[in-house]
Parts: sequence; C-alpha cells; structure tokens
Amino acid sequence: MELKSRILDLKIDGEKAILSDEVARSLGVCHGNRVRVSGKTGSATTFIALTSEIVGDDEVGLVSDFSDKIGVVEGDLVELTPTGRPNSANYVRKKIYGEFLSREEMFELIKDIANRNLSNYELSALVTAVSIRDMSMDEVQWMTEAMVEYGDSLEFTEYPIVDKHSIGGVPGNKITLLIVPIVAAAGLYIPKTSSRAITGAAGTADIMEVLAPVKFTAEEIYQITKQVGAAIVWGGATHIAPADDEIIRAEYPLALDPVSILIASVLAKKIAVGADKVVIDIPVGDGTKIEDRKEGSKLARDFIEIGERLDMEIECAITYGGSPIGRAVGPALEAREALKALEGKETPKSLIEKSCSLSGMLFEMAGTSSKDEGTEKARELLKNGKPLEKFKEIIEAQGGNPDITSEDIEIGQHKETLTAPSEGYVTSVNNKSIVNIARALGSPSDKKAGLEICKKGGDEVCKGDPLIHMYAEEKWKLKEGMKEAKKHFPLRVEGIVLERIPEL
Ligand SMILES: O=P(O)(O)OC[C@H]1O[C@H](OP(=O)(O)O)[C@H](O)[C@@H]1O
Ligand SMILES: O=c1cc[nH]c(=O)[nH]1
Repeated sequence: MELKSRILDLKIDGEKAILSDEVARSLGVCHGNRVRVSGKTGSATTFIALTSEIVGDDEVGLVSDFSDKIGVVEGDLVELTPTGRPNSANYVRKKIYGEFLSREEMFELIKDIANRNLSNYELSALVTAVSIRDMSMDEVQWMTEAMVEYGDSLEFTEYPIVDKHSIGGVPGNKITLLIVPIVAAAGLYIPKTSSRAITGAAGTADIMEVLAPVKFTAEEIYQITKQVGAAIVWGGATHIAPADDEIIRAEYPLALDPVSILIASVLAKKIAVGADKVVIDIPVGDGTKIEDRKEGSKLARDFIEIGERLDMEIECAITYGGSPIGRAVGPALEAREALKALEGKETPKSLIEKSCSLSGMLFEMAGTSSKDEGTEKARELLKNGKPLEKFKEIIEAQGGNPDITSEDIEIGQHKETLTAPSEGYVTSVNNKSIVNIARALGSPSDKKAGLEICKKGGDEVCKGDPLIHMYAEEKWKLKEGMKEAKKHFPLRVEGIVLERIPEL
C-alpha cells in the first residue's frame, strides 16, 4: 500500500510507524505487528503503532530517526508491506510452552533481541515464560555466550581482572560505590558495569550517575580502567551485552527477574569486560528475590557451574537481605550515604561490613591477601582514606566533579516524615514496601527522590517518633509516596509481647 509520509519529531523505542485504524484494517495488521517501509532510496522493517489522532487515512507517521535511516522526508510516498514474525518470535512461543531451545535457536533469539527485532510484547512474553518455566543449564550457558557474542568486549592483557555483581533485590544496596574504590585502591583492575534499577528503586548505574556520567563505549571503559584502575558505568549505554539491557527494559515494568536470565545477564557482562575472578552477592531474606537460604545456595552453585563452563572463577556471598542495607534509598540519597562512608563519617555498620567482606573476598581470590585476612585489609584501607581518593579519581575520569563531598549532594526539596503509630520496637522493615514508596516518590528517574529510614529492626520507638523521611522533587509525588506508605506500612512496630494465649 502506498502512503504519504508524515515525519514525527519524536523519540520512541520500538514502534516507529504510526497508522490510522482504517489503514491498519485494510493492510490486515494490528498494533505491534511488523511492516516494511520502502522509500526511494532505502527500506527497513519496524513495528506499528495505531492512532487516528495524528495521521490521516492516506498517511503513515514515521518517527524521525527511522525516516532518516531510510532517506524519507515529509510528503514522500512510501510503500508499506506487512512482514511476518522472525523465527526467534517462535522460540519465545517455545519457551511459553516449556520447550527447550537448541544452541542455534538461543543464539538467533539473542541476536534478534540485541538488534531490536523483537517487539516489547514478545520480550515481555519471554520474561514471563522464563519466570514460570525456567531454563536448562545448557540454555543459560548459551544465553550467556550469545549475549557476549552479539556485543563489544574489553581485551585486557594484564590479569587478574576482578569484578563483583549483586543479583539485586535488597533496597539501599549501594555497596558497589564502596567496593570498587576499595579494590582499585589496592591496585587491582575492576571495570564495573551495572544495570539501572530492575526490581528496585535505584540501580548502581542510577546512583553513580548522581556523581558522574555513566554512559561510555567499551573502548572508553577500557581507557578509564587503564588510567585509574576502575570504572562504574551503565552497561546499557555500552554495546557490551546489549541484549541484556533490552531484556532488563522488559523486566522493569513487570518487576520480574527470573533467575536463569539473571545468571546469563550477570555473567555475560563479567565475561565481556574480561573479568576472570568474580564475587556474586546473593541477598536472601523476606522480600528479596531469593527468600530462602537453601534457594540462595542453589543459585550460588548454578553461578559457579556456569562460571566453570565459561572459564571464570566465581565465589558467591549469601548475604543478609531481610531489610535494607544502610538507611538511604534512592539515587542521590544513596550516593550521599556511600560518599559519607568513604569520607569516614558515621554510617550504618551493615553498609561497611558488607562492603569490606565482599572486597575481602576479591583480595583473597586475587591473591593480594591471604585467606581470612581480606576483610581486615579492606577495613584498613577504608580507614586510611585511599578508597576516597580512588573514588575521586574515578569520578574525574568519568567526567564528574572530583571535589564533590557528601554534603554537596542535593536531595528532593519536598519532604514529609512518617511517624510511629504507637510505642514499641521495630520488628521488621519491609523491603517491598520500601521500594514501592521510593518508586512512588519518583525514584529512580527523579534522582533526588527517595527516603531515609530512621529506625531499623530492634530499635525502640515512642509514638510519634520519625520512622522514615521521604523526599520528592515534585509535590504530587510526595503525596503518592505518603499514600503508598499508609496503604502498606513499611515498618512493623510491636510490643515485646507479640501475642497472648489465651487472649484476654
Ligand atoms: O533493581 P534490583 O533488581 O534490586 O537490582 C539491580 C541492581 O543490582 C546490580 O547491582 P551491582 O551492579 O552489582 O551494584 C545491578 O547492576 C543493578 O544495579
Ligand atoms: O545485572 C543484573 C542484576 C540482577 N539481575 C539481572 O538480570 N541483571
């Protein structure tokens, strides 16, 4: 069908051709189907979105980056031809029905994901299917290899290259901002790529972005690492394992992170940066991705097995994740808490302990400290201030302000405090409610939004004591955060006698 082009100066991922309902009906296509658009000098396939509000029945709306790609300008006539689904869409269907993919099928699927040939619907279906049906260890291995294959890699010549990665799921887990400078301050290379938030309120990339740019090419990450020993960047901006970020984009709105995709996602990024010694942080506990410790150990064994198959030494730390790490949740608040810890200021013990223990594991694996002495070495380093200096070097190398202090970091101007409804003791802090409140406040896209937990498990409170300070960049979001907190109160305050049997 021939249609007149209307160029739309928009930025949309996915659907780049917009049709009226009438045109879609006569072409026999619906929202999310694929269509080939051919102009005078070029042609390409894209997904369709429908709306009769923007385009007429003799027109096709083309998003400008797409029209540029095929050399079409406003008013040009273009030919539209519906195209079928790629083979890889059928592999998604196979996963929905619980079938296993062959190596070739998995490589084709990941290649199409990396090249954005699958629609958002198909990606969501894949994530949902794997959450329910899981994948075999062979499939996990092939997915990992394929994610590396269809992306850029770093090629270091000196080893070891160490790395750490958390499976996420516990709010406030800003430990990467401590571990990377601690480890690099001891002379090890650690080119750290992180995701943005997946199920949480702030991923490491979101937090680091408060202090410095995080979008770099693989070559730039290599150069920064050679220069200062480390980087903390957003994996999604590089062409390192690009399929991973596409999948994460589908996981975020569903708050799903199936473990088999998670293993591939984490390890592909580690292999692609050339890491040969890796520590994986597996937080377990109520409201985390892995609630049960046994399940955590099984995941650790799976990580280690895939690592062995792919020539990477992996050690896993099963860590306490039953309540948030530290007190701050949200990009700017977490950046401030991490910086405070590096500055040697008063910070929660849980943050320091976890960061030093995992840094210590890397020291022991790399052989820069003997067994059982790694944690102590990390603590000593933190005390003598070298990691703070290293962190400033990293910030500067990434284009941020190296002179920034924790006090300079701005927090959302709208503030409200959630107070204790009765006197008693805090018996638990609910991870999921904390994340939902922080998201309602605007985190992670509003960098200054988030919350500070004033009381944690075991703390005694009087009625009216502050429990959580909430911060937002916009007033209406503050109200949303408060509404969420009242709907699902995030802390449990109880007396020491929890129950009396028989009741009075
Ligand atoms: O949003 P949820 O699912 O909690 O966790 C995702 C976070 O966990 C990992 O942290 P790191 O890169 O090891 O610091 C990811 O990179 C990401 O930042
Ligand atoms: O990088 C990560 C971390 C958690 N889960 C993932 O899928 N990828």
